[in-house]
Amino acid sequence: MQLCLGEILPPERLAAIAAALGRARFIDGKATAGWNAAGVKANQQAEDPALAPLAAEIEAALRAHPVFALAARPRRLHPILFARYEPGMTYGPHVDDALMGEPPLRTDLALTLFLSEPETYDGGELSIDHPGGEQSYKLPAGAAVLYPATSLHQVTPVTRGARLVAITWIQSLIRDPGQREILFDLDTARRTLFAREGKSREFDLMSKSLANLLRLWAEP
Ligand SMILES: O=C(O)CCC(=O)C(=O)O
Ligand SMILES: [Fe+2]
Repeated sequence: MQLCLGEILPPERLAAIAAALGRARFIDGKATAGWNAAGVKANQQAEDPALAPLAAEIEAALRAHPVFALAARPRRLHPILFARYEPGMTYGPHVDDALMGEPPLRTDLALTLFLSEPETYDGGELSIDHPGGEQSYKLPAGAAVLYPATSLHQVTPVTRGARLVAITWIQSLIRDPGQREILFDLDTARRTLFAREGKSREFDLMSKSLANLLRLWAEP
């Protein structure tokens, strides 16, 4: 399941992050690519301790985002990375490492939070393979795309301006994407029913099923 998440951060916080990134030191992005991806990775990555509070703020905003919580069921988040793509930069087709860091985080899901408005740069689409073809994303600043880290994906070359993004990976409580989708649908339906009719016998039965499926499937 690929999902767009709107308004992770309000405009004034995006402006603060953009300003901090304007002052930050960036290094060659190949430093953090696995060997299979390093050959196609041509971007820059921020390496600046001054960004730590902003990374923490983004992580907190993600965790507080209701759709993110239901769709990802996060157990652990990889520390937020900030990347910059200037003209000529790109990240060719690759798959992300399955395990990252120490202790290893299993990358079930990947997330790109767009930090630049789409009209300020050309190119720089995040293009994700799925069984029906390819899906491309270039979202407004403050919006994010959440996608299975199991997919091949790429960032097309930037030809004008600068594309700034925050990136993270998620180890989910629910390893299996099909099970995660069932829980997402059931939880969404249950909440919609509650909003429409309040607490009912049907709502209680759906809540019971959701809780029992979590007991069966979750890896806490
Ligand atoms: O810049 C992006 O949107 C995604 C980057 C990416 O695929 C990665 O860092 O592994
Ligand atoms: Fe990637």
